[in-house]
Amino acid sequence: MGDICLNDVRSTPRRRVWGVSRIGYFGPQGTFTEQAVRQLADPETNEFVPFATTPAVVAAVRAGEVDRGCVPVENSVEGAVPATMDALALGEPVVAVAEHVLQVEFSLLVREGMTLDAIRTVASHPHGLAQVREWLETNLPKATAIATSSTAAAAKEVLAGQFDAAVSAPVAALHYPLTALVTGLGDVKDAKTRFLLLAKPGALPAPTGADRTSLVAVTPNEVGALSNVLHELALREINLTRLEARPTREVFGTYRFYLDVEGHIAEQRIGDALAALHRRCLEVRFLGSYPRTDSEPTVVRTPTTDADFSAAAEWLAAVRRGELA
Ligand SMILES: O=C(O)C(=O)C[C@]1(C(=O)O)C=C[C@@H](O)C=C1
Repeated sequence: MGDICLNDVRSTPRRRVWGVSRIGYFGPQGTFTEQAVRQLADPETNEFVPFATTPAVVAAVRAGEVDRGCVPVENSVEGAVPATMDALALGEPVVAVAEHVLQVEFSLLVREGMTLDAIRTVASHPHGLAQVREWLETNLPKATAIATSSTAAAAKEVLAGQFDAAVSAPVAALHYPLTALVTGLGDVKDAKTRFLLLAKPGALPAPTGADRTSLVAVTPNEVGALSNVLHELALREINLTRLEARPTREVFGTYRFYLDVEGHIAEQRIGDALAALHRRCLEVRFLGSYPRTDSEPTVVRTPTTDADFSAAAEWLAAVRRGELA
């Protein structure tokens, strides 16, 4: 296991003090989400509370049972985490106040004495299994893959004797006395998972100049509806960083679109675009404006800087007052 500890990730730690005490996370102990939350918030001043599913984390935030909740939202190999997406779009609103991107690499955890040849069942979260599919086919062709609620739940169940091996986060071996038979697993090198820290709607995080805004939009079922949404962003020079669709669960063939864009709702161009989407869409849900993990400053080009918007608003007001021809 080397010197892996709970806070050991390869990205630069950007841990912040939130001044809150209880933070829920997708558990149990030993998940990647626990690693992420320990990067986001100080374990000395916060209590971390595990929940068995991501909707349970979101529900605890809504109920005020925890002050914040940390959930996985997307993986660079397997894509969106559907349970998180649905929990964010439906029910009482919650908003993201921070994000964290974690490098993802798996260990194959077994009980002492287990050998590769003897493994018949291998368990993990579906996203975990998907990220080692090729390795399993080549190295454990006789093993049946079993989906568990999380990578750490798989380790727990291996310890209980239910399955032979777990595809887990390396840190799971610190919580459950298991042996890492293979480390550094992952069909795709440099895989990453992005996590969100959620809160009840309230004061927004201040703009940093390197922010992301997330939202959900339901477009009318008509020609060009999605193209109009994208056009509202493009004409304000807003960079789209993610676009996902999930069924509305109402009429077959209708979708909710999840959009992530660079920028903060406090910026004129972002506020203006969101107001335009509100006019064009059947439903728009704001999911938060928060600092980006990569801290890459957003380049805002003319004519969409806040100064451009102010100058245009002043000009318009003057024309309306009859002061300019
Ligand atoms: O099961 C865990 O350890 C999680 O934190 C969930 C999760 C995911 O949902 O993608 C997080 C990172 C890995 O990609 C695999 C599983």
